[in-house]
Amino acid sequence: MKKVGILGGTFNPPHLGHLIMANEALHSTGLDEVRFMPNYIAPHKEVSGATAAHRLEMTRLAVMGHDKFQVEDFEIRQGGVSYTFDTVKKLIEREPDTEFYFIIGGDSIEGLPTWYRIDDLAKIIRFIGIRRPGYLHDTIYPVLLIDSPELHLSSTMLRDRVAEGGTISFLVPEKVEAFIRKERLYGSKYDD
Ligand SMILES: Nc1ncnc2c1ncn2[C@@H]1O[C@H](COP(=O)(O)OP(=O)(O)OP(=O)(O)O)[C@@H](O)[C@H]1O
Ligand SMILES: O=C(O)c1ccc[n+]([C@@H]2O[C@H](COP(=O)([O-])O)[C@@H](O)[C@H]2O)c1
Repeated sequence: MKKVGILGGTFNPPHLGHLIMANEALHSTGLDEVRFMPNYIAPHKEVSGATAAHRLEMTRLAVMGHDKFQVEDFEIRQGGVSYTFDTVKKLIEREPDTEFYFIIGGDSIEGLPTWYRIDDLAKIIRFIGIRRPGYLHDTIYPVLLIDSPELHLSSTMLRDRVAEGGTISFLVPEKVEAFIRKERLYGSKYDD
């Protein structure tokens, strides 16, 4: 059976933390591939500064050149609020011969009790957890917490940096940085 990790996110923008967590999950648990899946409407998050199409394109640019990283555009094509239970159920129906894992960071681990139909979701998918600075990683749900370097980096920090004209080099892939500049996302004031 093919083992596929889904890294669901808002990716506003995607950053090195996402690439590192995908790579660590891939190698620690013997996944065949990791699919980065941008949501359409994030269930628990206000999203501003970039459209769903921008976030999808930046996710494509972020994984470019990495053999085992793909982009899953299922939730963007589906539209509406992206509840993980609904998505995973449909992915399993679409690919019955694939074993799916859902990769989440520390903040998401703590948020699991608030997810839509979490008890049902926990029965149909396994979670792989990545530690994130500032979170306890305690949960009643079965999460396979893997050893990984912890990175104090978030999309929020990057959006703030761009708005203030600060540097985001080495924190996002070069192609993502170029896209943010070209599209003038996040109140970008760069003058090239
Ligand atoms: N530095 C990090 N360490 C561990 N997990 C992370 C890190 N950054 C993001 N994640 C995880 O990646 C998934 C997708 O994250 P998301 O796209 O919302 O990025 P974010 O940096 O948390 O965004 P924002 O700052 O806008 O809330 C979530 O499960 C989140 O917990
Ligand atoms: O299904 C839910 O209720 C739910 C609640 C919060 C987050 N999620 C999903 O978890 C992933 C990470 O969420 P976020 O908000 O950190 O980008 C992303 O795929 C979200 O759609 C899902």
